[in-house]
Amino acid sequence: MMYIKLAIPDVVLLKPKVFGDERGFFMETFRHDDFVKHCGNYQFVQDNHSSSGKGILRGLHYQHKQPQGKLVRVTKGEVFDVAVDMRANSPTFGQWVGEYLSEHNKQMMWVPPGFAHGFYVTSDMAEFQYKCTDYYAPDDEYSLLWNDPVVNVDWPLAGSLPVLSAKDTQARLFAECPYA
Ligand SMILES: Cc1cn([C@H]2C[C@H](O)[C@@H](COP(=O)(O)OP(=O)(O)O[C@H]3O[C@@H](C)C(=O)[C@@H](O)[C@H]3O)O2)c(=O)[nH]c1=O
Repeated sequence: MMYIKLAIPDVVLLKPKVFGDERGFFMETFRHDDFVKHCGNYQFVQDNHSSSGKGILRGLHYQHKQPQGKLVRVTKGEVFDVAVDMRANSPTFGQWVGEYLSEHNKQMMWVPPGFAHGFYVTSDMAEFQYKCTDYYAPDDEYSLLWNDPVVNVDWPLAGSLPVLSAKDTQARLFAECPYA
């Protein structure tokens, strides 16, 4: 596994070593010892899996008092995955990074606690799986508006507007969000 720090260096792109043979492929998707060395001493307590159609955008979500770090990957299809730094004392506060994650590149992204996270589905559908460092706490959850003009994420939209959940259409502007 290669661990590559992104422009916001606390966000890490993980490139697994893939062993292909006549049966298919094998790869390690998580090793605690390497993860701790490259990303920090976190423990994961919850695993999630979602499926979404083309043009769906989920996010940008974060928990404020019980922040979740997320190790995310795609097992079918492709998404553009985004992390926004919500840590007020960070030199990269309000900045974002994004990477394509797909069943083909098999990349994963480490989104630390204190970041808002979301993704946009660029393939016909996408299966998205992730590990979390804290439990889901709906009363503590916030949604940062996907197209907030200050954060200004450059989503690779395919012409039309993305499809959002009812919750995400009611998301907050960055200026109105509680910060970590
Ligand atoms: C996230 C989550 C949702 N749920 C339930 C609540 C709701 O009825 C249903 C769908 O929830 P949501 O609409 O919040 O699902 P979704 O929009 O996929 O939310 C997720 O988005 C991505 C971008 C993230 O980063 C995640 O942390 C999470 O916020 O699933 C749980 O039971 N546990 C969970 O951990």
